[in-house]
Amino acid sequence: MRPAREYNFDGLVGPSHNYAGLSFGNVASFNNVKSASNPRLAALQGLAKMRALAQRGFAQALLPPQDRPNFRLLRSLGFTGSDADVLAKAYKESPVILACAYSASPMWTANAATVSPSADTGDGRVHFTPANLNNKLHRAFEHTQSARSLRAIFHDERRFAVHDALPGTPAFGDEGAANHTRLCAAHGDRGVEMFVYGRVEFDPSAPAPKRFPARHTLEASQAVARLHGLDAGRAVFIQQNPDVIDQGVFHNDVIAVGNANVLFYHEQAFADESATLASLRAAMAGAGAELQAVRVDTGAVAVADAVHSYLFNSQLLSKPTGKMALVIPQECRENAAVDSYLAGLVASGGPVDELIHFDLRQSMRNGGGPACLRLRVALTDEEAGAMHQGVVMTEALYHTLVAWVQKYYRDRLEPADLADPRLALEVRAALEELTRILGLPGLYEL
Ligand SMILES: N=C(N)NCCC[C@H](NC(=O)CCC(=O)O)C(=O)O
Repeated sequence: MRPAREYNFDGLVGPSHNYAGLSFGNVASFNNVKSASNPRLAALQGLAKMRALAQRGFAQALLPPQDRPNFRLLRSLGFTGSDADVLAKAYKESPVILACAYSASPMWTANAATVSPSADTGDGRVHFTPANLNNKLHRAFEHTQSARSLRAIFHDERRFAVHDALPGTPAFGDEGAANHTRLCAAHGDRGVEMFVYGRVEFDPSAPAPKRFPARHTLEASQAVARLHGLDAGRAVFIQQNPDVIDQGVFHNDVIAVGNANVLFYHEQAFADESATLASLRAAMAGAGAELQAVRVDTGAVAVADAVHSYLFNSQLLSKPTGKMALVIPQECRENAAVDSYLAGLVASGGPVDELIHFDLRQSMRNGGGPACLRLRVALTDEEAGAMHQGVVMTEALYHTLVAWVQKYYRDRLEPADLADPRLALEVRAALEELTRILGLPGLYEL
């Protein structure tokens, strides 16, 4: 085994963070449609989380926001003229398309890609497959910039492989790491990669949700495992419980989270709980690890409480003591059942002995908790040294980015503001400066 650390790459919230109600099946996004957002506060909340975790000694980096609005999308849909004309026409004819072009969603980097560390892959490189996110118009174009950003950061092809996204068709619906959990004894060891899917394209008799869409398919997960060269015995494919998708669990990371050998999950998370645990145990035994399952019963926390509090959209972080911290949104403290469950969890003598909570309200209102905001990349020291260093969170970078946010970000955005051509110019200026701050010239196809 080679020692490795897990880096969390948080999405830096962009200057046009807004609530457009675009994600059918995501309860928070739907409930907050068209309310006013505060992009400045959203970015500062995200930066505060990154800084606090970096200060605690956790390996922390960021992924930059994407350029907005997506003029290429608007022009491809027939809106013509100057940029200002395009915005005015789109706003008049189809405000929802304009909102899609302005979507805030790249901030949830758990959906940026699926990542397999070098200990797991056939060629010993770290593999990334950007997620096609093809279930939603507003997310279906993110993968181009996600691939571009990942290639800029992980540019050393001897150590890193950034694939293209899977074909953007329903058979290969891919939502990335939000439906992928790596279990292992230690981050540098060979691991077991657990892929959770919502439906099976080529087996219409397989269970599927009835009310809300299942965004991710088995076929997509299998393709990613092939691309990454994963060993068959150490890639496990698990069907999500369709009933919880229908209750607002649009990604597996809303109902389960894993870290090292611990899987923290709700009893209703999977279509077949005992078969899931059995296959994980068997695969982990092959990788020399033993699964520690922490099951939350419905009696302790109902699915609705898990969805509203985002209990499972937490980060489980390994501490040098051998114990783990659970990084939770403050909504968990405001939900009586979840709060009392968590008090018991920490007192139980189990793997989690600390809670770290953050105010991420601006992200939560769009259905994004602590775990949505980060992409995990386990890296050896050599790999960490080979990636672009300008995105690693430091005190200096934190202060520079806070000043940058204060300079460029508005503190209020309403749906009608998306038609304001000055907003597009402000975003452009902010991103141009960001490429200089991060040392990533040419990051955007501007
Ligand atoms: N669970 C994870 N990993 N990520 C959360 C993603 C939230 C995102 N929300 C949105 O896309 C809402 C955008 C809007 O409505 O304006 C989504 O539903 O895809």
